[in-house]
Amino acid sequence: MTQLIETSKIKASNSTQPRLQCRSPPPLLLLLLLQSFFLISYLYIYTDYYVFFNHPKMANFNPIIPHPFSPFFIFILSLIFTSITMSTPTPSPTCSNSGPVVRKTPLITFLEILQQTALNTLGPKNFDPKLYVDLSLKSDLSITQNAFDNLPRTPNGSVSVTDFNGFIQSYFNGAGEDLVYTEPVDFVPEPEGFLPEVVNREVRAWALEVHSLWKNLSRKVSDRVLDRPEFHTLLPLAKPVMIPGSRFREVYYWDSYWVIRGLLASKMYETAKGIVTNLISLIDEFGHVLNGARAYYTNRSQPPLLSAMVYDIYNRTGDIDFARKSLPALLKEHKFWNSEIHSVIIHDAEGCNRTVSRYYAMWNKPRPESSTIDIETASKLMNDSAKQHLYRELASTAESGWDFSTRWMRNGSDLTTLATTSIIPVDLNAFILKMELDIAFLANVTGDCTISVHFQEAAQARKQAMNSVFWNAEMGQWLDYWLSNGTTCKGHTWEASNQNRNIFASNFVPLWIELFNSDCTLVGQVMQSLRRSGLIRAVGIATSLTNSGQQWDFPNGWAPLQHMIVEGLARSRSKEARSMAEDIAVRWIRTNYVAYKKSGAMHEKYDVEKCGEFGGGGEYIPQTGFGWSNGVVLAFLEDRGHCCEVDQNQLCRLQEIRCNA
Ligand SMILES: OC[C@H]1O[C@H](O[C@H]2O[C@H](CO)[C@@H](O)[C@H](O)[C@H]2O)[C@H](O)[C@@H](O)[C@@H]1O
Repeated sequence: MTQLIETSKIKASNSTQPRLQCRSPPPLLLLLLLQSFFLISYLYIYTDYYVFFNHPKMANFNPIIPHPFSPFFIFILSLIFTSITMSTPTPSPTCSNSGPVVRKTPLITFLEILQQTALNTLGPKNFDPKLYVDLSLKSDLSITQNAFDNLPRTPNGSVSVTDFNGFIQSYFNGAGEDLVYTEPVDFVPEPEGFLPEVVNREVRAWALEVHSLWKNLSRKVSDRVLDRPEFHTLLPLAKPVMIPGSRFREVYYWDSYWVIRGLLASKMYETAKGIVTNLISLIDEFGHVLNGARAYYTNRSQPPLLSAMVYDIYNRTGDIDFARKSLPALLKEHKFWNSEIHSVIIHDAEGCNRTVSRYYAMWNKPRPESSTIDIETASKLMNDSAKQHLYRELASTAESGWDFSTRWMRNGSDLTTLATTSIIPVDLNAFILKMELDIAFLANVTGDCTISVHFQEAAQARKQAMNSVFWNAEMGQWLDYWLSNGTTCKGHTWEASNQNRNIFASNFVPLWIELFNSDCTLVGQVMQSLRRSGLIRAVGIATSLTNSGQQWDFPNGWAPLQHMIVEGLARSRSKEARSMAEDIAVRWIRTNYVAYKKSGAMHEKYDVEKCGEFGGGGEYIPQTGFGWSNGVVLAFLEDRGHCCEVDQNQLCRLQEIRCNA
């Protein structure tokens, strides 16, 4: 018997959606009425036809065969109708294909025009559209616009390179100039207790170099932004930030988790807490953590890992005040990810309604930082509504952090077939499950028992949802779930064929969550599946098996994906899983090291087929710096030293780091 279980009867109820775990049974009276109606219809029609049977013309009429007037057929129809009525899930509140769109500032609108003019004037070679939306004004927008309108133009409207460059020089400060270098308050060249397991001199020297990169990436928002916020797309933040590096001149949401993991290894607790304080201030102002701290990123978030940041910092520092202060923001963020646009109800195979979340940007225009690219992509589409739909898909994919990948495309070679808002992603739901567990834990340690119990229940419900919507026992993986074509405005009834059986690293991300990695049998299954998946390559885990030219596909490997899978395996009690974790971590460290020695830099992504090579593809050139890569190397080295197990010859495995593993 299905039941309505509402878990929202406690104090924190206004911070979360009520969770309907199982479908509500239709009122008994209504069912009885329906059945009686069909029974009476059946008897009436049957009796009526019985008269006809005696008629010579009706001699061949069979009441059983599916003739449209057959009484048996009508009775079967009545059963089908009744069962459909019973099984239709509560319509999902996420019923809008259009959805919200946040306001764009006049500065962004102008900078997008500037970006297009720059492309027309300077040409596509080495062109990075983001540069133009990162410029800041020297004087009022109206003055700047006026000067722009008065630039000499040829009959076809183009501006000369000299005039364009002169205009940029006169009216703008350079991209990134509104963030100033600042030495982190807690940086010391070799912190006490730094990576105690790393004893090999060569590896240790490199780890200290990676540690010193925090100084290169540390920034503080210039006072100029506070004085004239309308001159900048950069958003003011109170505390210093760590940027990913290169074109990513501002703080990014999910990158910050691995930056923080590295900072904890570097013993830079104040800097780590400051990053969280900044992200919380974004929740206070916008209701969610932005993709990045820019006015053009307000329309979306990124994979939600704020609770994981708070949890790890609290566990390392024991700062209960920090945990207590963070909690209200986490509750607000949980609400955002369970809001109308992000939340979807799936009616599963056991007759239960499962509430899950998806990515959904509040935007239906070109992404300002890639406006020229998005306009070009959308030019293949015929009408405005199709274009708006594509723009929302592009921005929603950016919200996923996996921009771009065949994971979100109906046709892997055509970006216009992006369908991110119709996909329920495994990793997003794993992150929200972690958020629920973290909130339950933090509420418990800060003494709010009611919230803690509520979120334990929420976590249990999400775990069940993950099992029934995503888990595929035959494959030993969690698979993204595609909402059927054209059903995004109705409830969704789960169908096995809607699980995406293509292999992505994200299919293994739930392993990172304790609720899963503590289950030895499950870990065994997932580990076998990972081993057979084809994802584990010479120097790390590939993002997918498809070489599409998109950056979140083969042969690229990304630091966050290595880290979550390695940490999940390493935390399990299975010796085999731990040794697999060790093996992958060593491969990853090796390629990071060799690439660093070759190029003098840490990279945003790596080619997992070739040791010492960075990755490519996508819409911008490969970037260096790089926040999350540094963080993951330091976290790997901190966790168990990885590379420093001494072998028979008393030599560290990475003493001579080569690529011939
Ligand atoms: O400018 C294009 C896109 O750039 C960002 O995405 C990529 O870099 C981020 C920073 O390292 C990273 O968080 C993300 O996973 C990468 O795909 C940005 O986040 C996108 O919104 C933006 O459109």
